[in-house]
Amino acid sequence: MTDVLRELAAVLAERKQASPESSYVASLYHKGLNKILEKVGEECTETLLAAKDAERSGNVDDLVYETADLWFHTLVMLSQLNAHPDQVLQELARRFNLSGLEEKASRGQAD
Ligand SMILES: N=c1c2ncn([C@@H]3O[C@H](COP(=O)(O)OP(=O)(O)OP(=O)(O)O)[C@@H](O)[C@H]3O)c2ncn1[C@@H]1O[C@H](COP(=O)(O)O)[C@@H](O)[C@H]1O
Repeated sequence: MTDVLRELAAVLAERKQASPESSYVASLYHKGLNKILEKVGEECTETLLAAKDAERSGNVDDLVYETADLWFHTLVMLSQLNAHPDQVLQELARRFNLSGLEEKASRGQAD
């Protein structure tokens, strides 16, 4: 599964050399971080709406599609800032066996 993320990250890095006319990703880099963040925000909203639809209908097809759009645009965001999805995966791995409630308590946070 993570091979897909790594292969996509490699394509996204290559697109830094591509022209905006030839590549959607290059066009996002060209427009800059604010445009990329705008797309992440849009895809986030579309994912939330798809989740509510899935709750009503029991069909998760649109939710899967929108989540892929959201993940994709967050990968473009990471790439623009020279961060790699491996760093995110490592952070998730670091949290294995660490309860979310314990982690929150360790930061002194209460609900
Ligand atoms: N995984 C994706 C991917 N997912 C979604 N998208 C694009 O993200 C956009 C989603 O935006 P919207 O749904 O808002 O659609 P839109 O209205 O056309 O978008 P805007 O005009 O508002 O920007 C669409 O243009 C999709 O085609 C993607 N574009 C590219 N990839 C991957 O990135 C690689 C490089 O892409 P290019 O740089 O275009 O070659 C591709 O080979 C794919 O592997």
